[in-house]
Amino acid sequence: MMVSKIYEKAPAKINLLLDVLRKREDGFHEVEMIMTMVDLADRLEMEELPRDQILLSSQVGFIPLDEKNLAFQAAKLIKERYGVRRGVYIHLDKQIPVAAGLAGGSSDAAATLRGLNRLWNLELSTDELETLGAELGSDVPFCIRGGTALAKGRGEKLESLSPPPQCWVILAKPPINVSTADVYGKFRVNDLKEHPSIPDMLDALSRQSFSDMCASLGNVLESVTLNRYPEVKQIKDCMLKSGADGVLMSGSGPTVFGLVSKEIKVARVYNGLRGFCKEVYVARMLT
Ligand SMILES: C[C@](O)(CO)[C@H](O)COP(=O)(O)OP(=O)(O)OC[C@H]1O[C@@H](n2ccc(N)nc2=O)[C@H](O)[C@@H]1O
Ligand SMILES: Nc1ncnc2c1ncn2[C@@H]1O[C@H](COP(=O)(O)OP(=O)(O)OP(=O)(O)O)[C@@H](O)[C@H]1O
Repeated sequence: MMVSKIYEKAPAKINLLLDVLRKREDGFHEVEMIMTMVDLADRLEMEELPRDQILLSSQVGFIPLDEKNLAFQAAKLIKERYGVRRGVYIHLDKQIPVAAGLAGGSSDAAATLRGLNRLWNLELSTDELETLGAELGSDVPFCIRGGTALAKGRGEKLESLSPPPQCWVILAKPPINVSTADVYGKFRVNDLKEHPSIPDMLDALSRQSFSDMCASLGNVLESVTLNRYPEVKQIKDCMLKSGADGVLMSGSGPTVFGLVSKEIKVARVYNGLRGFCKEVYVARMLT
């Protein structure tokens, strides 16, 4: 039977660890990251159109719905690469905050590739989808694979890991716009005093140790974003003060996430953010 309408979830990612090794000749940075997903997710609905066209809609009015949207770019790329002469209508139910450091656009692109692979019976493997996704952005391959992974290269070389210990994730996004290219552009690897330890984080994850996972969190891009935007540092301090067990900025920011093992502490951290930050979300690790 021909399926004409499908649904895909596009979860947000957080970086439990983000280290930069060096700047590369192609302008990108060689990174080592440990990424995982949380259950805050966009929802995509994809429906076959009778004409050869890509149409996008969303319930939020402040994101582009044309070629600038990563979901549109993903649909165009897979159509062109595999010679698909069919159309699709994509509705994007946006729940992940935009330009937040949570890979919202990348996850939408990944969900579009996964969804159109099914809708158009292309039978592409996850590896093939990841390779295609890398053309759209460094975070897209991880968003295709999902779960928890060690990412190297510019973020596209992935090794799957076992999931982190289950916990609550409180996400707080200050009302500022941070450009990823800008943050990497201002980053100076030689100014770093220390690098976060990938082996320590891998060890914490393999032992399912929540406290060691919190102790091993680290993101070298904080050196740029926290200096430039003191409100991001304030949010970190505020979460720590109100009892979060571990706190870190995700990606290039500005979203800060706090990890909490006991539900009873969630309300305290959430309430502690009042007056500091309006946009706060409570999520769980996707395990
Ligand atoms: C900050 C992270 O989100 C952490 O997961 C990623 O490293 C960035 O992933 P992304 O937003 O998918 O990044 P891309 O869309 O590929 O690149 C945006 C810009 O960020 C810079 N960039 C990105 C990735 C990387 N490894 N080195 C870089 O220098 C480049 O200037 C690039 O032009
Ligand atoms: N599907 C999409 N959803 C949200 N924003 C999008 C989308 N496609 C393109 N954009 C544009 O991309 C910019 C970055 O949005 P996005 O939410 O992907 O950033 P991000 O979470 O910081 O990503 P990353 O963590 O990968 O750096 C926004 O300014 C927006 O205009």
